[in-house]
Amino acid sequence: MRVLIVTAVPAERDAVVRGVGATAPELAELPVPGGMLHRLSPAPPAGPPLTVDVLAAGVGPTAAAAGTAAALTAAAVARTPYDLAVSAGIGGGFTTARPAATTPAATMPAATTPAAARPAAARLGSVVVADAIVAADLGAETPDGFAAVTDLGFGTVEHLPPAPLVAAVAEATDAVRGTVLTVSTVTGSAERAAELLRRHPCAVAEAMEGFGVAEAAAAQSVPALEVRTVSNAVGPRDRAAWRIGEALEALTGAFATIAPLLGTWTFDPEGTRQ
Ligand SMILES: O=C(O)c1cccc(C(=O)CC[C@H]2O[C@@H](n3cnc4c(=O)[nH]cnc43)[C@H](O)[C@@H]2O)c1
Repeated sequence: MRVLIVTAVPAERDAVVRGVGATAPELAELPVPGGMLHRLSPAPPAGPPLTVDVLAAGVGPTAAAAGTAAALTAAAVARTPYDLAVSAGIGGGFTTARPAATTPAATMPAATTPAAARPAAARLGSVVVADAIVAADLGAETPDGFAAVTDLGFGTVEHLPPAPLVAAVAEATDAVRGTVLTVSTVTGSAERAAELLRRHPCAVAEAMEGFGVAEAAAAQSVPALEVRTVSNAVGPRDRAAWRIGEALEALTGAFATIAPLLGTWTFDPEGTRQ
């Protein structure tokens, strides 16, 4: 089992390496075109050997896609392809409990909307696992509002991680599960946050790299996952309220849990455990 974990910045990479390294020391730093992989080989509880490579590829979807594509291609050419690509890092959380009116069950009276249909709030320090990785601003402004590229007849705006793996990782890390949006501009107002939730009622977090990692992975038929820990609330800009240190610590804790889990996983195209 070979896993590529892509972060934006070195601080996130180091937090992931510390977490994975809870069960294995770092083995090596290996150059790939345009970057440097940090390789670990945690002992899996059972099953085949596990190799985890962690790459800080830069901020934003384009840097993430370029770095992911380079690492995946280098591995494929060396005949040691990856089984899974993971976008990991800190992110903004939709931190307030969701009113029933913004959920998919909005047609139901609020009093009868099942709690299970409402996305849980992704509070500061919490772990988020994406069940959908969505490019939230890939499209066009039209007189009728934003149109996704898919509405214009081309491209892709969503990648779905393997559901059984999402469920297992979310359960193990006690994570909030939902759509994680990829944006090129960090949300800085309540109006923009509300607009994103109107368009993506199941959104639990936003970040800037997940869709880039997933798009590069999909191009090579590699499944993708996104794991975020919440450093700030999506909404009005408030730098004093950021909790980057806590989010990085939570990232380390999440990957200390996730690494042994990945060691027990063998992938088929549906991502089911075999
Ligand atoms: O200057 C600001 O107002 C601001 C607010 C939040 C984050 C930033 C960043 O430049 C960090 C970008 C970096 O971290 C991830 N991240 C963290 N929080 C968010 C967010 O609320 N929305 C989008 N991305 C976020 C992101 O994946 C980048 O790697 C600046």
